[in-house]
Amino acid sequence: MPVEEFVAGWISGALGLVLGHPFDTVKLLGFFKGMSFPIASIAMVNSVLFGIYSNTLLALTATSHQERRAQPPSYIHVFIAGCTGGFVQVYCLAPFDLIKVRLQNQTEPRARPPGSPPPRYRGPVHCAVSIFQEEGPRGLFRGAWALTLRDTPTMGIYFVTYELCRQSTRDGQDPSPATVLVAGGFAGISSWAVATPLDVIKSRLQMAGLKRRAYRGVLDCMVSSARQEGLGVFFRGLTINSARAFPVNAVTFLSYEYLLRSWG
Ligand SMILES: C[N+](C)(C)CCCC[C@H](N)C(=O)O
Repeated sequence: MPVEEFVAGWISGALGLVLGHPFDTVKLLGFFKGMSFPIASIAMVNSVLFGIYSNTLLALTATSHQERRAQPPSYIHVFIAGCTGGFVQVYCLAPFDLIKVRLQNQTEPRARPPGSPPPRYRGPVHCAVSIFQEEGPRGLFRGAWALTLRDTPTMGIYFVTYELCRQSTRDGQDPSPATVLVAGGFAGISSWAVATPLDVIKSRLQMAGLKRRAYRGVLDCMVSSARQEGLGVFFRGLTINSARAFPVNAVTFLSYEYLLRSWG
């Protein structure tokens, strides 16, 4: 199994994340505060995504990434490979995403009034250990089913949008940096736009372990959220997700393409 796509996915995920982090932490004090945990985790998740995507395409079309420049794969193959990558990366992403959501939801006031209780989780490792102890090993995968539903089809959309936008480049030629940036940016926006409703549900299920609010599952969470807050609840965060998605995925695809190209 070719491994360079895994390595390129690793590095490009980390680079994309550096750009996206300020959007992820708008609520916190320092923009780049607490970046080592997301870098290590998202880089690994992105490595799994791009590695599985590329190797699935290799299995489906019998072309390596170098050969695909001259013989672009069909959109249906790209979609299947994207969904496969999306499905597999969920099992790596789920615990990291849970920790991220739990930490981000403990919004800290700028100056904690004296005598107020300390935050529940002291950091990512303490958060993981506490979830393990309080909610059991399966607790670390809370929300994983919603994450699977969110990511499997939308990672297909992600790679199809990228390939569609790259089509302006003639077969056999390398796309220009501007084309890759725009294609990557639109891939991020289109996939996040479709993913947002399930992203809202996923985060609610991940937080449910802490609050007294219990849902019976994805459907129950959807129905009760819509009943209480209206259909608008499914579009919460759409603007920030899209604003973040463009630069993050533009840089992710640009660095991914250039790393693979420089390795031959
Ligand atoms: C599938 N879904 C839309 C959820 C994500 C697609 C883009 C993934 C990228 N690492 C990012 O953080 O933007």
